[in-house]
Amino acid sequence: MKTVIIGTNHAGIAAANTLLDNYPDQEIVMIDRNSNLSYLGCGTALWVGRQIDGYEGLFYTNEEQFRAKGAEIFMETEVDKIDFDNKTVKAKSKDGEEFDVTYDKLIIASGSKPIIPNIPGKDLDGIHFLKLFQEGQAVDKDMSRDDVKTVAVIGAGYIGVEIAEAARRRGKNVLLFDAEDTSLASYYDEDFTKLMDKNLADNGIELHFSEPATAYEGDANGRVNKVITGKGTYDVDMVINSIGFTANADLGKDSLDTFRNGAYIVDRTQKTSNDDVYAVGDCATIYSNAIQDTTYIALASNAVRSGIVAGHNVGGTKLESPGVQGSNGIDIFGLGMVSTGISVKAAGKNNIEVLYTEYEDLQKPSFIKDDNKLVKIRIVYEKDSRRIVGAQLASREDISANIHMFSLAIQEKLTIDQLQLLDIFFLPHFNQPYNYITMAALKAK
Ligand SMILES: Cc1cc2nc3c(=O)[nH]c(=O)nc-3n(C[C@H](O)[C@H](O)[C@H](O)COP(=O)(O)OP(=O)(O)OC[C@H]3O[C@@H](n4cnc5c(N)ncnc54)[C@H](O)[C@@H]3O)c2cc1C
Ligand SMILES: NC(=O)c1ccc[n+]([C@@H]2O[C@H](COP(=O)([O-])OP(=O)(O)OC[C@H]3O[C@@H](n4cnc5c(N)ncnc54)[C@H](O)[C@@H]3O)[C@@H](O)[C@H]2O)c1
Repeated sequence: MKTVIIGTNHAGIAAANTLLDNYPDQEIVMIDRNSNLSYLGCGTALWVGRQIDGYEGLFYTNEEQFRAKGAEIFMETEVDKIDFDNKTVKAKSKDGEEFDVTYDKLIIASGSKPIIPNIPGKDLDGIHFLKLFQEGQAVDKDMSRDDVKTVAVIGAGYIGVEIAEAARRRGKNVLLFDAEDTSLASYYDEDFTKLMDKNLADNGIELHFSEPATAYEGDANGRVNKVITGKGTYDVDMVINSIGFTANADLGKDSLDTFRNGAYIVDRTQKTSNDDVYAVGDCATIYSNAIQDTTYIALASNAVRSGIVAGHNVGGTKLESPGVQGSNGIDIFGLGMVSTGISVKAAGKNNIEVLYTEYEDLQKPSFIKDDNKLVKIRIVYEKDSRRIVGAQLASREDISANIHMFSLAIQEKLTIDQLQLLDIFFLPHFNQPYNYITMAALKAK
């Protein structure tokens, strides 16, 4: 059996390793247009903000490791067409050599691409995106220029907030713009986003919310020097666009069923509408247990899991994904926030009628004087069924591991009432006897 994998980043790597490690008879061909693989974009802001020594540790594998396992791997090679009828991939190397590769099964792991704001001035120098390692390098280089004093970040989602922090840590004036009236609007409700907005402002970031950029202007050398919005014109020396990702799924758009954003629609085994073609990671849809429907969530964690699922199914072991909750987290200037499932706001957008319960308390009993910070929790549940559909936590303590339990609760359709008397251990070094999870659940109407 010969399997071709297009795209060798997180999803493609997970699929390849699953096949190579478990199904020795498989012939694996991996193709990627990039010169590197396994880059953890999540580390870009840490590196650019000088919170880690450099970028070297942000790669967790390389092409030699796949060759050693027996795969054939072509880097800097672009697939420009797939002939689904003849089960053939048409590729072109960076030297212009064109060649065909046939397959029995195909796994498309072509990922996502940043959404480009289609506004005047978008092609000026000094305007960046942050997806590839090379784009991180370009941002880092530009930020090292002495004449770059003011950085505009367009989009205050996860990438925008993280790179705004990094730019501030590099001593820049930072202007953060978003079309919504808060940061992180798609992940948290207002009570939580307000905490992050204050945190950003307290650390010197100038917030411009409900203020999308409408144009960029440049100097005589064609380098951006102004951001224009409906509310004003701002002098800037550099722009970073981070207004979201969309699926990179052009290769199969005329042959495979696609979602409203173009992602390949897949079933729980990652199979597309073609029996011999699987799609994984950011180029594919995913099943959300919170909304109980197919959706699109671009995360490395989902990419890895979907790659494992596809690998086993292609290898011959039937394995269905349990679906996801879109669990995510962020840590900015010491404020940590984690969420899973849907917020009250997102429930409204999905026409799901919900209630919520919340609680705020110190992590540990008040007699613990050191490292004892406030924790804020909100649990969102469906009004009629009382099924838990989301949770959000914020603290300056590391409370991140709590979110995994809520992820499992959503996956397993537990109700808010089942949480009330859940056995949660107590030790003052860690937590309180009247735990904030228990207290929030007991307060639920
Ligand atoms: C700055 C940043 C920070 C992030 N932080 C986090 C985080 O903290 N946590 C988290 O879970 N997620 C995070 N993400 C999201 C995460 O990186 C993506 O969800 C993940 O990369 C998706 O993996 P993927 O393999 O599906 O796709 P991609 O990483 O997009 O990889 C797709 C691969 O396909 C190749 N390819 C595409 N088209 C072709 C073609 N025609 N021919 C050959 N090769 C092709 C590309 O070169 C690429 O290597 C972050 C992303 C960024 C950019
Ligand atoms: N910590 C993490 O888990 C992490 C970190 C980085 C990226 N990621 C993932 O990578 C993907 C891409 O991240 P992202 O930050 O680009 O997307 P995002 O969806 O997190 O945020 C995009 C932001 O841009 C705003 N926006 C949209 N159009 C706009 C416009 N025209 N003008 C101004 N603002 C506009 C949105 O309101 C939103 O706040 C996401 O799926 C994200 O979850 C995750």
